[in-house]
Amino acid sequence: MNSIPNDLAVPRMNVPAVHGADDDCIELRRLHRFFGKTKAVTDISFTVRRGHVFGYIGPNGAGKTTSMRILATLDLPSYGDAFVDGFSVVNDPELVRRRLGFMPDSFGTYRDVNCKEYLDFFARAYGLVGRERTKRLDWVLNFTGTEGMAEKPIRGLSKGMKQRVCLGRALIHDPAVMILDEPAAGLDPRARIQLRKMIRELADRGKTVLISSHILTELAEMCDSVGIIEQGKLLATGSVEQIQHQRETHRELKIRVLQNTEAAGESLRSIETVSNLVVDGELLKFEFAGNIDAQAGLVAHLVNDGYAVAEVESHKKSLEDVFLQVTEGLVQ
Ligand SMILES: Nc1ncnc2c1ncn2[C@@H]1O[C@H](COP(=O)(O)OP(=O)(O)OP(=O)(O)O)[C@@H](O)[C@H]1O
Repeated sequence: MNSIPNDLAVPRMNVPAVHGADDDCIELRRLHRFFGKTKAVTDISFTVRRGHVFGYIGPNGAGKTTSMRILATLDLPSYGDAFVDGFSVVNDPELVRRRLGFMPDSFGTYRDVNCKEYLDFFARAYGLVGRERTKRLDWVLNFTGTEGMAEKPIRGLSKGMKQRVCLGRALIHDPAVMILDEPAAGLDPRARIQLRKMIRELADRGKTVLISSHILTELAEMCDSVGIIEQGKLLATGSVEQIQHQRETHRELKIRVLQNTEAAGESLRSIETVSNLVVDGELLKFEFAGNIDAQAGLVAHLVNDGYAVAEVESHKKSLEDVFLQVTEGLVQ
């Protein structure tokens, strides 16, 4: 499992902590992973608090799977370290594995195995025995809503059901931390909602969840915080609101001025935060690089100069626009 990459370029040990609080359950500390000349992950650091859901968001090839595989002890960093419940993936991979459930982005093929046999296999692999194993299996089948499928062969299940069984496999040893690599990919809207509910419930039960996706809006509702990654670099972290607020400095404004609209436009053109202004009948349309207080100041400026401001329409950026603004769509 934990094969050491043969292209480790720089030492990994004893990386000084850059964050760290007692209730941080996942920490990436200056994580790097290079594949030859490809810098899949470059100097990524963040922490996830116990019981929180962290959304790891980025376009294809951003480095999400690479970092998640390192957390799951399936790969090693070229430099830096990652910690699960305080244990290093480099120095204590066995202890990390006991505390972590990993749901990969592909299920694999299992011929002639039914759901219960599949989950039972992993329960045994984690050393669960006797009544403890039976109880855990029943709990997982119940939680993931797969009891009705228990005796059915996995290969005949729908994508949604396979994802549930895969989540069950990651949960079978009752780990503190769940790493879910694009679990919603290929699911229909109903299955996505059900998956979202399950993940939220896991966090409410105290599990810490790191979940990846290409799409910010898909995760926004269920995540306590998110990290946006592109070309191996972490571009932004924080709550969705914080990231949205930080990036919301550009808004599109439309102001209706009843008379002397051209002159009002001229007066706005001299303001540094106003750009691309056009006059369209009574409407002034422009981009404004300022927050809501600055917007109020702009309107007051027009009114003080004697212009009859009748309407103000402001278009904030949608989450999707914010995401597109943060990432440039660079794929490596
Ligand atoms: N084993 C490997 N050998 C060589 N290059 C690799 C390997 N694994 C990943 N890469 C490269 O590292 C970069 C990051 O890939 P990664 O799979 O981590 O991205 P991702 O964000 O998970 O993308 P996706 O959303 O498409 O799954 C890509 O350029 C990829 O081609």
